[in-house]
Amino acid sequence: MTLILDGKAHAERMLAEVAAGVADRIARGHRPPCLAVVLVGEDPASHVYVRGKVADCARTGIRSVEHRLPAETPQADLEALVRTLNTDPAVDGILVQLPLPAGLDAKRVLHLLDPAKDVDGFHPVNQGLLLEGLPGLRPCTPSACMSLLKAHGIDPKGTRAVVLGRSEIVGKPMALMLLEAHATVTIAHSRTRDLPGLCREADILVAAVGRPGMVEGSWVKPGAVVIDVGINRVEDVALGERIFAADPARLATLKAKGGVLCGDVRYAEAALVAGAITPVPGGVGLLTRAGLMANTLQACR
Ligand SMILES: NC(=O)C1=CN([C@@H]2O[C@H](COP(=O)(O)OP(=O)(O)OC[C@H]3O[C@@H](n4cnc5c(N)ncnc54)[C@H](OP(=O)(O)O)[C@@H]3O)[C@@H](O)[C@H]2O)C=CC1
Ligand SMILES: Nc1nc(=O)c2c([nH]1)NC[C@@H]1CN(c3ccc(C(=O)N[C@@H](CCC(=O)O)C(=O)O)cc3)C=[N+]21
Repeated sequence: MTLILDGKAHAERMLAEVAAGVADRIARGHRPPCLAVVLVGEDPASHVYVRGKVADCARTGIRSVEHRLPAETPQADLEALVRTLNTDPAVDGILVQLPLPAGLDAKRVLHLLDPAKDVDGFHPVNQGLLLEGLPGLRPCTPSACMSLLKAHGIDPKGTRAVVLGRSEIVGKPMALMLLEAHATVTIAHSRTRDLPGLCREADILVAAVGRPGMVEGSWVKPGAVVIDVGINRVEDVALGERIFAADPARLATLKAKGGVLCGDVRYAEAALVAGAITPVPGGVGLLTRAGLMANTLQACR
C-alpha cells in the first residue's frame, strides 16, 4: 500500500504547535508575533497564497499586516518600505511575495532584509547558516518537506536522494537539508541528461521544477518516497489528456471547471509505484505556510 503523505493533517499539527507557542507568549505578557507581507502587483496565484498566509496568521494568533503595492512601484519605493519594516520594532517577520513584477530586482530587495526578520530564509546570511549547518531562519518549503519525512518516520540517512530543480528557494536548500540528514544527494536541472534514468535511482525523489506532470510513473523507483513541490495550474485540455491519462477524475474536473491544480509529478501513475507520495493540492504547499508561521514565531522569540 502506498503511504499518502498528507500535508493537511501535518500542517494542522504544526499550526496547533505555533498557536500554543503564541498563546504562551501572550500569557507571559508579551505582544503577539507580527508578520508583514509585501505583495507587489496583481499576480492571481500570489494573491491566493497571501490570502492563505493571512488565514494561517489568524489561526495561530499571529498579527499580520499586508502591504499591497501596484505593479508599477519603483524599485526605490519598494526598498524604502523594506527599510521601514526592518527598523519597525512592532514587526518580527517580513515576507516579500515572489515573483516580483518585471522590472523589479528581487535579489536586491531580499539582500536588504534584516536577516533576523527574514522568515522566508532567503537572505544570504540565512542561506550561509544553512550551508554551514548552523541554526537560523530556514526556507519554509524544504523545511516543510523535511518535517513531513520526519513525521512519517522516513530517515534520509544513507538513502540516494534526487532533487529536481536548483532554485535558491527550493531546490538548493532542499538538497542541503537532505545532505545534512546524511542522504547522498544529486541535484538535477534543465541541462541534466537522462532525467528518467537518474530519477529511477532515487530512494527519495523531490520534484521542484514547475512543469505539470513532468515526472511520469515510469521514472519512479518502486517503493521510493516522492515529494512533489510543484504547484501548477493546468487549463490546456490536450496537456491534461496526456498527463492525466491515469487520472480520469482529474481530467473530468479540468474539462468541467476549465482548470485544475497539479504538481510536477503524475500523481495517479506515480502512486502505483511509490512507497510514499505527497498529493497536490493538499501536500507541501499547506506545510510551507505552516512553516512560515513557525519561522515568524522563531523570529519573534
Ligand atoms: N509548495 C510550495 O510551497 C511551493 C511550490 N513552489 C512550486 O515549485 C515549483 C518550482 O519552484 P521554483 O524552485 O521557485 O522554480 P524556478 O523556476 O526558480 O526553478 C525551477 C528549476 O527547475 C529546473 N527545470 C526547469 N525545467 C526543467 C526540465 N524540463 N527538466 C529539468 N529541470 C527543469 C530549472 O532548471 P535551470 O536551473 O537549469 O533553469 C530550475 O532549476 C513551481 O511549480 C512552484 O510553483 C515553489 C515554492 C513553494
Ligand atoms: N516570498 C515567497 N515565499 C514563498 O513561500 C512563496 C513565494 N514567495 N512565492 C510563491 C511560492 C509558492 N508558495 C505556496 C504557498 C502555499 C501554497 C498552498 O497553500 N497550496 C495549497 C492550496 C493552493 C490553492 O488552492 O491554490 C495546496 O497545495 O494544497 C502553495 C504554494 C509559496 N511561495
